Amino acid sequence: MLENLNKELNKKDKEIILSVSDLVIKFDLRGKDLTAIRKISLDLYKGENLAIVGESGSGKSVFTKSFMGLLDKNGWIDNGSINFDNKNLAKFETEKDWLDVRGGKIAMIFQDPMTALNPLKKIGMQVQEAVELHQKIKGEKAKEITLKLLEDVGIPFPKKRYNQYPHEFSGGMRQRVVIAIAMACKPEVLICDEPTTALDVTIQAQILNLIKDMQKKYSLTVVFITHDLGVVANVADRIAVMYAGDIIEIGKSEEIFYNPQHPYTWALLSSLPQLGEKGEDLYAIDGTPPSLFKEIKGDAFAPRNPRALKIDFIKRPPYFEVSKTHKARTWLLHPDAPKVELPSAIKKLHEHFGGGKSE
Ligand SMILES: Nc1ncnc2c1ncn2[C@@H]1O[C@H](COP(=O)(O)OP(=O)(O)OP(=O)(O)O)[C@@H](O)[C@H]1O
Repeated sequence: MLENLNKELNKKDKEIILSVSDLVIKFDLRGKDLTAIRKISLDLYKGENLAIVGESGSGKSVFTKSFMGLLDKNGWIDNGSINFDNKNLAKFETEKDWLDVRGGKIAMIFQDPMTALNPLKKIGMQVQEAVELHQKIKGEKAKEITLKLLEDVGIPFPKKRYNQYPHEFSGGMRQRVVIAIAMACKPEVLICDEPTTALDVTIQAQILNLIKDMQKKYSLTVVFITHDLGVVANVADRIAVMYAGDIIEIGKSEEIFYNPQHPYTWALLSSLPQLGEKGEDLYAIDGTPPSLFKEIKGDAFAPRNPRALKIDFIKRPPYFEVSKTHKARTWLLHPDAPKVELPSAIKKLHEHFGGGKSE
């Protein structure tokens, strides 16, 4: 499955659709600066599905909200650029600057579909308003497109559903409506922030499939945010692992699953419930992430890493290249680093998923 996805990705021309360089985002919290994003650089490829994975508070939402000018009022871009459509989004200042991009070229869906829906308005009208606004079409033609969109996102009996209100829809169906609204804007990039976290497992799988279908059908670029690596195994072409406001490892899905390099990625993978033996307690990562109010020295994960080296507490590791498509910020990849034994769960992972070493 993953192999096929990656072959497909290799075939594609790797055109960069959005490029982030040295991005730093800060918040003012009662007069003190909190650094939520610590100098991230990332290229997003056209048509790919990039998953951003990390614990709560690692900066996944803040990072991607900055692509749409949706940072809270006490937050700002302190350094760096976000290049998209020949513009530097980091320099946008007014709401007018964002008109074209937000909801148009870049759209976002969230965990709770109700945040995007008006409980007092019929579903059909909510989708149709987006069609009218972004496609500049009115009346019957807009309604036709709306009904087709509802059908496309898997809502049965669209004519009947058009006249219903959000409370008449299940959680999964509401998320489908939100996806229809996003697609009505014909976005180039769709950011999905934990879109399936509030749904039960079977519905989760259906929504993941729907996002995959939309990605193919509309040549969408998808950024999929989740705290659960298990969710992305079958949807993501690439995975970026975030910790304390930084991407500490990035690679193709199979590289992250079969040849992970950063001890934090090991820890995340080790806590996958799929790997637990019957009756065994689920692995939990000891300790807590560092305070973002202070400057972080060295590898931010070092205090929680039983395999940390001395240098991990002193100097921030650079990225070391594992392959052309895979890099990780860990001193363990330095040629002089001692060889450490992989955690047992990671060895089991190889057995479980049957993967081999990546290039
Ligand atoms: N308005 C704000 N003011 C102060 N700090 C903020 C604000 N918004 C976010 N932060 C901080 O920025 C950091 C990153 O938050 P973010 O929501 O991006 O994390 P996340 O990885 O998406 O986690 P979650 O899954 O819980 O949303 C956190 O420490 C958070 O407390």
